Amino acid sequence: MFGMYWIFTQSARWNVVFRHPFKHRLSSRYEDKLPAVDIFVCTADPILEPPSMVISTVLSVMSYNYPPEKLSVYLSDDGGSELTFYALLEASNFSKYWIPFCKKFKVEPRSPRAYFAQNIDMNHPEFAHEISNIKKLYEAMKSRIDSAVEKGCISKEIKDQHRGFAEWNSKVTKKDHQSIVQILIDGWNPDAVDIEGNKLPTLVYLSREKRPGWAHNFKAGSMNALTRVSSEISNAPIILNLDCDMYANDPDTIRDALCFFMDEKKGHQISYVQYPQRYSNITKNDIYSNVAFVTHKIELAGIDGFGGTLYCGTGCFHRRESLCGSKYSKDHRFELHNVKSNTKDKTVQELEEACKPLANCDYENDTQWGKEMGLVYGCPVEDIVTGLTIQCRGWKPVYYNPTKYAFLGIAPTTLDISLIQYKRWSEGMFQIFFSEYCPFIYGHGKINLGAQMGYCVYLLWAPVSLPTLYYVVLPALGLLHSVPLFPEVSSLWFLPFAYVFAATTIYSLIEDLICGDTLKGWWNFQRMWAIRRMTSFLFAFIDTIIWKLGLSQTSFSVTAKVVDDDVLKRYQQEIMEFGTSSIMFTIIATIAVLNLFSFGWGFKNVVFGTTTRELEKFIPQMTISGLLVLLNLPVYQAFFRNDKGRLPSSVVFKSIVIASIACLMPIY
Ligand SMILES: O=c1ccn([C@@H]2O[C@H](COP(=O)(O)OP(=O)(O)O[C@H]3O[C@H](CO)[C@@H](O)[C@H](O)[C@H]3O)[C@@H](O)[C@H]2O)c(=O)[nH]1
Ligand SMILES: [Mn+2]
Repeated sequence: MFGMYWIFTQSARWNVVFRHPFKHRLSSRYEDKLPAVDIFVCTADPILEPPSMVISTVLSVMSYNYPPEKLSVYLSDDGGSELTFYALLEASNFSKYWIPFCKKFKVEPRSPRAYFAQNIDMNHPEFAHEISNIKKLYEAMKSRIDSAVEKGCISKEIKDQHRGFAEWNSKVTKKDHQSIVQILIDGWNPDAVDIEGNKLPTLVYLSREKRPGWAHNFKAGSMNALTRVSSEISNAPIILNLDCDMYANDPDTIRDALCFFMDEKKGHQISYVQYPQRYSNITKNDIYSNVAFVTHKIELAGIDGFGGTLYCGTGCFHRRESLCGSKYSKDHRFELHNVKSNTKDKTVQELEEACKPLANCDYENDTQWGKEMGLVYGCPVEDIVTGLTIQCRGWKPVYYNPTKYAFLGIAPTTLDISLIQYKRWSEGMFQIFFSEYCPFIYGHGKINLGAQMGYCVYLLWAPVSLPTLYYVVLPALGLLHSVPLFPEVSSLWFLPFAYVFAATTIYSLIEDLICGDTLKGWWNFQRMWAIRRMTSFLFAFIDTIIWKLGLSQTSFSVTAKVVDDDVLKRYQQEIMEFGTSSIMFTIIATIAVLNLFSFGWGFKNVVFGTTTRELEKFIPQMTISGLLVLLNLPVYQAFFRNDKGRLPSSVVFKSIVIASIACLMPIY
């Protein structure tokens, strides 16, 4: 299985392409013809995704270096929360100060949260006064929002400030409410200007209708509602899609992306431009291995080489037509300037009313939405499967990995959250492999074989858990019961094992270091991959089988973007966080204990005399167990720590009991 999988991974290294746009040429040729751009930000829960973080993302994209009359920002709130609406209202006021400040002094990054979190020189010779003013405004706004979130409700005085709050009556809950559309800034209105008199981008709040008993299709559903509502308001030909934690780090990104779409020769075939998912909260050695250096630098660029760039759900510019289901054809040129003109004839209220039905539950009945149009429904990784369908309609997407990060999000800061995220991903991807969308069948004759294989590097994460489990359990058991599993070291048959092990390890180390990781980061990466494979991927494998048998339904657990200060501190010190007694932790601890026992036992036999010949038989197993013991050092430490992130004693107890039973079990 490892061998087969290795062949797939080679397809992602065969034809790596790196792309470089020339954005100064774009401005000199097309500045007047730049297309309008709609930006979608998705949020789902005011507790897991704090509104003050969400609006920082919104503000960062509102202040892009791009003509504001061509920019519209839409926030989709699946939490249906007046707290998020209130935060966005505050952001619409603050943007009148923030955008001119950013543009005038060219400050970066343009997410206020990220900007004020860095060390800024408050005595800057040119704009000391402005900085301290804007900082005061920001902090006042943030504390108003945070205290509203803490209270969990909005005061009457605030509610009187905007008619939009009238949508939240006592019956509105997260899972049961009407469509809410509020245009907070109508960019086409001449009065929508900042404090310096410059135009502001359009800003819209959307919370699609939710009713019990209806399938809402998670983020895919919210993206499709956004697509329809925005078509009524601004209908820009280019759509940028962001998760609520992914702020824009580079104010010129839109222009970079447009270079691909507006390229004279190849631009008309490009459906989307995907940026890598980068994080703002990574520590030096990346203890949970969130970054995936090699994936972003080599593998995704390698799959791009075969025209199979994966759509990763965030940090992606789409062409509206290809997202909405159009097929690419050589004869028809899709132009990029069809901005809505009738918007100006309607009042804001009329527009809002016209948008609401588009976000209703029943709108999609008997339509192709979720199938041929928009994001595809029914899969926890809606993004990957949607990207595949777009490619199979003849489009050629682009993967672009600039040196200056375009977007920065928040990576999971505990082991638990990270494993659950990987479980969702690996489960969703394995489901694709087993569904009508399996790249070898669905993509046959439509996309390159290299791209089909490249997809499988990710789609087959879940089944790779099986051989991994074999390698972390059986060699240890064999050692305990004196059952040799590999050829003797002196035998010629041992060579292939030694060669494959050494070659793949050294290759992975060099590749990772070249891509920018540290040595310790690579070591953490090995540990995290072992852990993911024996927990997240295993459960994903089992759940996919259950799903295939029709016994379960797709779910989506939103990744938390905030944790306690205590937990955060341990994350920054790169101490692994356990804390809860999840079954995944029991597996991790049991395997760690088992290998410790077997390595100890093997070591005892070496010291207290077996013959050299006997010993030779067990060197490979000793090596495997020994390496696993080294890899698991932080797990053993977690047995004995006294902070709240230690492994709970119940888990320690269970793991020792299970490992002991496994040791005592007779093997024949
Ligand atoms: O019912 C839902 C659930 C989630 N979201 C939003 O979807 C985004 C991604 O959710 P998150 O919990 O942060 O998931 P991640 O594991 O970080 O997401 C990665 O993987 C997902 C697919 O599993 C993709 O959709 C994401 O874009 C990609 O960043 C967030 O902005 C959420 O607010 C919704 O809008 N509605
Ligand atoms: Mn996320």
